Amino acid sequence: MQRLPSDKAELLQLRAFVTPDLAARLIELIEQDRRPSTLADAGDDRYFRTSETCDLDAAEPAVRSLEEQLFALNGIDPAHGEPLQGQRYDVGQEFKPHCDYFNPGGADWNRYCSVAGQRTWTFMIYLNEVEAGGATRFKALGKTFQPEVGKLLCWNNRRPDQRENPNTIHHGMKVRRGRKYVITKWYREKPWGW
Ligand SMILES: O=C(O)CCC(=O)C(=O)O
Ligand SMILES: [Fe+2]
Repeated sequence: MQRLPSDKAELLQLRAFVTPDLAARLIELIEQDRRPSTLADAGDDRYFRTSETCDLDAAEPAVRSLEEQLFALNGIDPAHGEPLQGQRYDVGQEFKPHCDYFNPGGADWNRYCSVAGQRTWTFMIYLNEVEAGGATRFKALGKTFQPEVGKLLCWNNRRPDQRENPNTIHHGMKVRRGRKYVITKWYREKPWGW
């Protein structure tokens, strides 16, 4: 894996983590089951995350394969993982700058973190190439990642002292042409309980 040379955040990428065949199958599953995205702590901004979301069925063979690959790579206890989520962005859709961790003391803190605790690592996989736009920008890190079939991006949402790391704030930028599909896996401090 390639690690971003920065002491501001722990972030790594791995190209071709997922084969084009598996990526294509995962796109099919997202297409079958998408719904408008909802968001914790979103306030009134309906445009904050304008993509469509899909909770992937853990029993699907493609979803199982991906889970196995993730575990082989990161060794994180699968019990700490949230269910895999698929995301589809059409032209003009985006996910505005945000952090993946929950704001301690925020309105949704109790609801989302009382059992499983805070989010720790994010693993995100791009499933396709986007004709224009759709990159993921980490402003504080001065880095923008382009979608590429099967490319994995992962980062630790915490600092070495275990507190939340605001340098991980990122922006799923607007798709300008084409469509964008990604899969996200979030891990928690404690077992997720499902
Ligand atoms: O689509 C992207 O580039 C970012 C997605 C994201 O940040 C998320 O799902 O939390
Ligand atoms: Fe995110």
